[in-house]
Amino acid sequence: MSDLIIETRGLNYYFGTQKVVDDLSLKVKKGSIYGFLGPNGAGKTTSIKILLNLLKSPKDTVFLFGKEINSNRIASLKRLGALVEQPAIYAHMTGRENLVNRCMLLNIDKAKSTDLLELVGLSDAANKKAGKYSLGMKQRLGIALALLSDPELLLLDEPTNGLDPNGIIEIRNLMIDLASKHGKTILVSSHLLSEIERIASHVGIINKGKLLFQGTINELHDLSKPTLEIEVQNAAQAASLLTENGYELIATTENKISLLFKSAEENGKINTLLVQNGFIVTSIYQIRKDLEHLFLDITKNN
Ligand SMILES: Nc1ncnc2c1ncn2[C@@H]1O[C@H](COP(=O)(O)OP(=O)(O)OP(=O)(O)O)[C@@H](O)[C@H]1O
Repeated sequence: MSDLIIETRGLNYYFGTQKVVDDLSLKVKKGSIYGFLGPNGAGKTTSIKILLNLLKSPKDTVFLFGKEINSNRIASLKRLGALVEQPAIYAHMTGRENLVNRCMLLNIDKAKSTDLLELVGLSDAANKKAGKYSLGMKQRLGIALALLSDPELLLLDEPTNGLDPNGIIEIRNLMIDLASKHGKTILVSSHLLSEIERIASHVGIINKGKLLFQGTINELHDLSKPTLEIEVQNAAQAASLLTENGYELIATTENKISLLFKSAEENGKINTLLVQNGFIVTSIYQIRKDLEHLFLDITKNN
């Protein structure tokens, strides 16, 4: 049996003539926190709405829990909870009343609302009107509402958007707890790599509707290959010497040479070669492109 909770196969979606989702093949494994990353307008919200069947997908392109979504709509939706755009909260009701109200609609034991207030850290504010909640508290209440039916899968669309640093940390920790302690699978979208990097086990990077990268967070790190930077006087002549000795250079400026990092031993050999040939090496160091730059590169080249 497949361990994929979400799978899309070559999914396309159009608004009028605009192709907003382009040949998208997502694979979200059970128990993962899947960071769905992309700049504004990349197609994240549209994709999430398709997963929720709020927008209809072509037949046999979207599978939730191993089943085609259009022919298993109710059964699939029962197993997932979602927070897309603004949480549907009654401002004139307290946090607890919002949850109790939803319990009654879903025919769930009202006592569940107390557990969820605790889980999302709103116990102390349970009797405060939700309209008076901070943005972060509203998001947490939204997540509590999404969790009422004890779903296996959570779809969260930019849940930290607009939150202050404390609010961001709270939601981040909540997501980590939900996956690690409560066994939930979470797909969370964001336009900020720094957000996703801290919590996700897997990452999908989308731009203009196309999936440009999909893999584990470690596989994403592996993509950012380190380089060796050598600061040396007479860099042009030093570069010629290195090329004559079989080294492939990435770039040379007036006083610096860059090449692909291979090993510390190799660094030593290069240094010795330069020094023995009379070059004055002022600095030699390794640089690894940070993920933020990698993300920008991936989305820019699309
Ligand atoms: N209801 C709609 N009708 C027409 N075009 C739409 C509609 N909703 C979204 N779009 C367009 O589809 C594209 C993808 O939008 P979407 O909201 O899915 O992106 P996103 O990655 O979620 O971005 P953001 O982070 O800004 O929400 C954009 O060009 C947007 O303008």
